[in-house]
Amino acid sequence: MSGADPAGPLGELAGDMARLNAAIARMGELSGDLERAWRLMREVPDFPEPGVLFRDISPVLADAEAFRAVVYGLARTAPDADLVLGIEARGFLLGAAVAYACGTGIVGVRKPGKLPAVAHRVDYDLEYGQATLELPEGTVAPGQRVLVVDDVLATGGTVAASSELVRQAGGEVVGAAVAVELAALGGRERLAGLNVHAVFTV
Ligand SMILES: O=P(O)(O)OC[C@H]1O[C@H](OP(=O)(O)OP(=O)(O)O)[C@H](O)[C@@H]1O
Ligand SMILES: Nc1ncnc2[nH]cnc12
Repeated sequence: MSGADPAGPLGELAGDMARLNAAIARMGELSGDLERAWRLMREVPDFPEPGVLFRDISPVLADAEAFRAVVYGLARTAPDADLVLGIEARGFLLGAAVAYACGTGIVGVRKPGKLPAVAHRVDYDLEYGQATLELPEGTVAPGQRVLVVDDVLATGGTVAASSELVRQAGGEVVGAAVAVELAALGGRERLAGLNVHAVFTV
């Protein structure tokens, strides 16, 4: 039996219009929630060291509507990804939710000394100091299309290092999605060639 509407083409059109109107209403709702997320973001001067204005998304994560809107904002970057990679530590919280929304698994890249089995390791520079990230063994498979998720894009070192870990494992980075981009720190320029999406840019 066909799925055609018994009322004919006009009935089908009415159905399409109803679905479109529902989608538009949903977008309006989400954009209100994004405004709420924007207002919930905290700025903490001189953390973790003097001169750094720290952008804290903890209150956004703690608010159901704001959290959902940010997660959907991130997930739309690469809905066809095979796998999501979340970066320690706040990238774990967002990454896991994005993976669930996209119907994929999640991999956490970690700071040194946390993983029992390390596939690859990359050292890099941060806005404040130096860091190392490690990819757990048995996670990214060759040819997999991976979306990298984090809370903040600053200098881009963390996303660049995570992307390098994916490539070392034979995966393809299909995009990087962050909740907040600190534009003045030039991360997007450093990541030239990568599809970078930020829900908010400051
Ligand atoms: O673009 P970049 O200059 O590399 O900086 C961005 C990274 O810095 C912060 O992580 P942090 O190292 O403070 O770790 P945390 O999430 O564990 O607090 C933030 O969560 C990003 O991962
Ligand atoms: N200013 C900042 N706020 C939050 N996370 C950061 N990571 C690097 N710089 C940051």
